[in-house]
Amino acid sequence: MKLNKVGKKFKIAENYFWALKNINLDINKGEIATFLGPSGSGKSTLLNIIGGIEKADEGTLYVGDSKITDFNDKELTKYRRDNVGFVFQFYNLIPNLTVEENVEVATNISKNPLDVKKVLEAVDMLDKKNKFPSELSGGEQQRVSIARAIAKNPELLLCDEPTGALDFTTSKEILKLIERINKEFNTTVLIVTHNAPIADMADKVVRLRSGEITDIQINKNKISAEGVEW
Ligand SMILES: Nc1ncnc2c1ncn2[C@@H]1O[C@H](COP(=O)(O)OP(=O)(O)OP(=O)(O)O)[C@@H](O)[C@H]1O
Repeated sequence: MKLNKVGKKFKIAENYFWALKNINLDINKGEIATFLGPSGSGKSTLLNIIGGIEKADEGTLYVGDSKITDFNDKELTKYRRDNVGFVFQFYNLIPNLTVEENVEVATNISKNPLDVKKVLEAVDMLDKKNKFPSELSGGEQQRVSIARAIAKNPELLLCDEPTGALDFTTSKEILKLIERINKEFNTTVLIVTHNAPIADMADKVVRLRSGEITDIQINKNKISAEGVEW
């Protein structure tokens, strides 16, 4: 993935405000990258542009050979559906569907899905496949949301504060799961987090401030999720 001079502005009253400015970034297939920075620095906006949820106002974004910044709405929808798995802080599961059905919703619309039961097994939720989200703990709900995201067999797994609502032990479980998916499927994983130690398990650490990248650190000696401590 390659971003070149990406910018994004929002209109506030009569003025424009640049939430992202001159973003230049390369992330290789199969890498884990984390995005750190204070609240409002543009982390989620950047993730949303990469995931095709929002459109850049300047610059180019390539994912593989596809120039995402040239896509129209229909092409963006297809890109999101086929290429991107999203994991959010608050899970966003559909409350009146079971665990299994929540994952099936994703596989039904994707072109190259994985087997739902295998994915539920991978996140250790197969025995709870008939439960509803309200019957699950936060960590379990997050495992289902990760199952839903990876069941599409996406090229990119985008995680916005995936452990933001979880305690330390459960967070670690989720990080280990994300790491395993990254290794097993060679999925490129981008993680937005306030939790700086998570950066230790990443290949690249991108720091943002006021909409600009201030630093890109390459971790030659990244540690496993098991070793992440806070
Ligand atoms: N739809 C929008 N309309 C107007 N301004 C927006 C919109 N989305 C984001 N912004 C603004 O853009 C800036 C970057 O927001 P963003 O959510 O990307 O930051 P962040 O680093 O993810 O913050 P946080 O850590 O609090 O989630 C903020 O000043 C925010 O208020």
